[in-house]
Amino acid sequence: MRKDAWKKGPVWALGTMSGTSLDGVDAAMIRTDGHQVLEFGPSAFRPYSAAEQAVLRRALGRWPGEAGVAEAAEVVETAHAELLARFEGADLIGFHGQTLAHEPGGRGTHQAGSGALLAEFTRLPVVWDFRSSDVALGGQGAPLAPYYHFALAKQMGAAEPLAFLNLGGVGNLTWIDPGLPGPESEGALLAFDTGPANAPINDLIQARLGLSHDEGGKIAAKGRVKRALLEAFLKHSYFLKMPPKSLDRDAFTGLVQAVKKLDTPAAAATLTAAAVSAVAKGAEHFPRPVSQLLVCGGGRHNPVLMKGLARQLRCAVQPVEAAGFDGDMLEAQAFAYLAVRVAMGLPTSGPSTTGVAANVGGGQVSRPAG
Ligand SMILES: Nc1ncnc2c1ncn2[C@@H]1O[C@H](COP(=O)(O)OP(=O)(O)OP(=O)(O)O)[C@@H](O)[C@H]1O
Ligand SMILES: CC(=O)N[C@H]1[C@@H]2OC[C@@H](O2)[C@@H](O)[C@@H]1O[C@H](C)C(=O)O
Repeated sequence: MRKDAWKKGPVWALGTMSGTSLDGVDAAMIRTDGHQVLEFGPSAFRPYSAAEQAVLRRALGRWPGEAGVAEAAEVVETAHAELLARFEGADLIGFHGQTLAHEPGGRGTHQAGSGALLAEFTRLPVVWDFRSSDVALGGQGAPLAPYYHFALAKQMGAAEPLAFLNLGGVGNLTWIDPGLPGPESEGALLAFDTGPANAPINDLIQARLGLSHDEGGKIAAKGRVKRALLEAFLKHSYFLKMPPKSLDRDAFTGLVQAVKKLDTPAAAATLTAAAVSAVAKGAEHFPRPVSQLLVCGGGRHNPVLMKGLARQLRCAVQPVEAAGFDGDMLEAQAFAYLAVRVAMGLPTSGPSTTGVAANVGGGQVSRPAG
């Protein structure tokens, strides 16, 4: 970065996200002063090959130093290096890495990939390891996109409460009161993970059919939801916890085991209905009703998920494109935004988004040597 560039004005930040669905890496640029988003820049996606995805899958649930983790980190670093090389004009990078394990009340949170290495490769400052300090201070370390959601709500000129939903491998909701001055204001935000979203659907479709996902929800649309399994799923203790709360990718093993008895359409339909019902359960925690739910993440391309949400929630359910945003790149943009906030010493999470004791600016900054 031009030294202290952000102090003289807005900078171009390049953010990346390698999400829990394991489909690949998103990267997107935004121009921001750490408060407002002034411009949206270019974006790109770099899929993981089947072999790379298998390396990542094998390392899920593992911690630094354990078998397969170094190989997974190398896959993550190589994919990011390839993708980042396609961009120019960035002042700094926000690198999320790949979450392999997440246990905030226990062993912590683990994102594979070294920001220090990517700083050398790109010759740019890299902000990374966004979640550890939040967890060390008693927070969930997730979700972290809510401060960015707040900035987007402000940009929309929203006056009434609204919510953002990300349907990635895992789902997460952010409730926002845009009438308040900043994301740190008391009562401005409430955020939490809703439950499993695409991850168990992808895992099922991959195991049964060797495909990456249920394109357009076509398989789920052919199946009947197994009500008894759905009801058992909704009795999970996670739904009784008060937010903020977060999840590991594979937290709902009971449901995944239970659908194994079903044929593929019924299993897909039941997992899809579970993702929808988990969001509806989550919405019960909203401090006040919302007029609209804006959906980002790959799940918004699945009409079975979207129609299910529209049926169960008492508000307009639309993809974030309805508000002029890019739902495939919103999380990558969020890590660009958060990187600038870290560089400026501003908080990236707080008691209402991760349950951390006080506002905290997560993330470390690695600068290229020399
Ligand atoms: N056309 C489509 N039809 C059905 N599902 C889709 C479609 N496009 C994307 N998806 C689903 O969305 C997933 C990708 O979503 P996304 O990239 O938002 O997840 P992620 O960022 O990896 O996860 P997370 O947000 O949990 O970290 C795919 O793996 C697939 O399950
Ligand atoms: C530990 C971790 O990586 N969590 C992810 C995951 O994917 C969705 C959901 O669970 C969310 O909590 C988070 O990612 C988004 C980008 C976030 O931090 O806001």
